[in-house]
Amino acid sequence: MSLDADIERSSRVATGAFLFLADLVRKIKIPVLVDFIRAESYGSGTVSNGAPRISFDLKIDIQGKHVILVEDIVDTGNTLSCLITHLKSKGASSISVCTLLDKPARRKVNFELVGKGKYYCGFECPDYFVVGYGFDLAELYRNLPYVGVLKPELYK
Ligand SMILES: O=P(O)(O)OC[C@H]1O[C@H](OP(=O)(O)OP(=O)(O)O)[C@H](O)[C@@H]1O
Ligand code: HPA
Repeated sequence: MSLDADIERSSRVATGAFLFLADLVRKIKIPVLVDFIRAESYGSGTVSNGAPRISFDLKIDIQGKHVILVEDIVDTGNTLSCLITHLKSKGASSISVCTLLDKPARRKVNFELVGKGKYYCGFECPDYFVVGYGFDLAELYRNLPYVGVLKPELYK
């Protein structure tokens, strides 16, 4: 696939985690494959519908591979649980998770790592809806160069 096509493909899956991944992957000094998957459940609101839909899938075969799933935030846990189940069904040897933020106060669904997978978390996030640095509300605010708390009056 050409570079142009890869960039076009990436822009179609430009979710919150994409910005985090861009920073993260440049720190990895061993050979690594990068692919994209998209699950959506927030639509245009601040509440998950509880049933993430995989709207864009991997192109790389991950059978027998060690996978690190890079997320921007783990909130209810619905998305992560759905993605881990999906990646496990594709035969990954291990599945680790690396998330920028974790909002444990809102957890509804637990998830299990696969094989010797580990859980890496940048920061624990208080129970606020955050925007910026890739985080959106109805696709807005992703471009802010910081993570900010959305004023409740803007969405209540
Ligand atoms: O733990 P959960 O409650 O499932 O929430 C976490 C998910 O919510 C956001 O995705 P969203 O559905 O908003 O799509 P996006 O990645 O395009 O922003 C975020 O990127 C996580 O994937
Ligand atoms: O706080 C959040 N902000 C943006 N997207 C999200 N998806 C889950 N939680 C959040």
